[in-house]
Amino acid sequence: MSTTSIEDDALVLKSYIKSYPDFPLPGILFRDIFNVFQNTDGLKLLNNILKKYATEIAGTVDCVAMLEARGFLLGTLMALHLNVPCVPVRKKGKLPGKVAQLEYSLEYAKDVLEVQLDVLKEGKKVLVIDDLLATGGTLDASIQLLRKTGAEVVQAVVIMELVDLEARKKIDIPIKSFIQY
Ligand SMILES: O=P(O)(O)OC[C@H]1O[C@H](OP(=O)(O)OP(=O)(O)O)[C@H](O)[C@@H]1O
Ligand SMILES: Nc1ncnc2[nH]cnc12
Repeated sequence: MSTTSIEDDALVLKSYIKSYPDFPLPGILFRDIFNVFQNTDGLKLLNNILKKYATEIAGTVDCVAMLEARGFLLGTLMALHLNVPCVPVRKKGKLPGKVAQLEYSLEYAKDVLEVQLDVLKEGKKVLVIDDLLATGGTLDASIQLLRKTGAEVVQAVVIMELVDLEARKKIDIPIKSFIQY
């Protein structure tokens, strides 16, 4: 593993994030993490950041919960580095077996999130991970869902945070972000 700091690595990682004005709607500046995955150097850098962070928090987490869809890519890497299992949080109707459900409000509609109950049990310490924190609505709903299983959600990790949207005001657990806009 390289000896550079996570902060220095994150500065370089930022240069791999491509930004698209007016996508998917006018006025939205879309921050696309997939460009990182399209460059092997970018992917290695991202993986190294997660590996270094996993070393910092080793022993504090029993399970990684990864948010659909881009969070799946990050959750798998993080779980491998932490040597713990990972579980997906998905929109309703996509996960078989016993699930916990939570209905949550979007700007104009309602939706339902689900998580399978096999791994998540009373007292499990869960880290929740996604690519980006915007309004915090997705993260907030996911935390409430995970708590319904009895798990303790100990922290959230996102690669990018849109700071002006002030999501931290509505989230009651520590959030680690590597890149801020
Ligand atoms: O903080 P919020 O305002 O809730 O926004 C953040 C969420 O938005 C994006 O997902 P998106 O809804 O585009 O879904 P996808 O990952 O399935 O494409 C992103 O990956 C986060 O999950
Ligand atoms: N600006 C943005 N870029 C990428 N994903 C997002 N999800 C919500 N806002 C986003």
